[in-house]
Amino acid sequence: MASSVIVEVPVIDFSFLKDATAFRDDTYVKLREACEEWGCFLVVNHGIKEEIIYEMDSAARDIFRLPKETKQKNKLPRNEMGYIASTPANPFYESLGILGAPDRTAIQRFSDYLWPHGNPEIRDFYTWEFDDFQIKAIYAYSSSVEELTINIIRVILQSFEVNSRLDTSQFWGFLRMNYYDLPKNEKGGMATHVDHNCIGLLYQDGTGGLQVKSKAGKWAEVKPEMNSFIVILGDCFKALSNGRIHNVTHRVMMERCHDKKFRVSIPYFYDFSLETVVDPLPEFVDENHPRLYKPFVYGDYRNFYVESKKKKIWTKGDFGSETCGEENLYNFAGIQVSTTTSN
Ligand SMILES: O=C(O)CCC(=O)C(=O)O
Ligand SMILES: [Fe+2]
Repeated sequence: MASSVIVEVPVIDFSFLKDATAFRDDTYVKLREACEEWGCFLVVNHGIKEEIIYEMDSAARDIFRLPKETKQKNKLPRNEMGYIASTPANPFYESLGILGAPDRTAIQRFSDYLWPHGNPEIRDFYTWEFDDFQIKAIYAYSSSVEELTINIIRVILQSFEVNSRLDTSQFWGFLRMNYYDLPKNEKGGMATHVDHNCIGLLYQDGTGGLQVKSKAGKWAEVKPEMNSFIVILGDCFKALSNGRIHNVTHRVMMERCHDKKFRVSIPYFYDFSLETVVDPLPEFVDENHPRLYKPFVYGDYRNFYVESKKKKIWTKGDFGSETCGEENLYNFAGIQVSTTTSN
């Protein structure tokens, strides 16, 4: 395994989203290189207010403090999208998800499962139409990160001089909350994997532990920077870009060596609807760049991914072992490009 923490993840300043004069000549080049060589980058000056992030973070902590029986009510039809309880292989990890966020109905449904009789403890403080602080925080956060994600996709495509637009009506937001609760002297995390979706915008608290692998095979720690997000590009963006955009391998490795106990991370995934056909955008395919993937139905790929993951045997604490790697997309939809010349 490659040794870790010797390289820095690229940082992209997005202040030009609010102020066009802040656009730098090298922004597109830096962004394109980050997508091609890393499949991830840190987003700074993104314009999302600190309070929105802070309130989402504390809402997630409140929710994870609920009893397990309550959290289990967060059931979702899609595999792995509702409550994920800790397991013998990963005993200090739990996760909850809201498919469809920031859609209010989806968030309200999540709230109704968790608090079928409302949440009287905090209800009186707010007069907004949702009666819970947590729900208000989730709505504010997920609508802000959705807007930012759409902008980031647009700018990534511009950086590749691609004029095609992605049809955002094909997308679903999926807000996931990850919670790592480590007893003293224990190790915790998430095993090495690649995300199967298009793009994830991830907030992590100040604890640290997320690592990403560069295309050159070097692991880098994503240091928690105040007020930054990390963009993680997944298999579907790789397919859309005909292999140009890298699908970054990442993992979480934590050790509790001091009093800080919990780690919260909140990725917002921009996920295709299950029936969407994923096909490279036309600008990415030409004589010099032959098609690398067959068109595929996203839901079929998702099932393939989840099944491949189930087949991997993962032992406790081994966060370096891979659950779903870069080869997965190729195994499912890859076209063998002949390197031999025939006459
Ligand atoms: O907790 C983290 O920082 C990583 C989360 C992640 O990779 C995921 O949810 O897919
Ligand atoms: Fe991930």
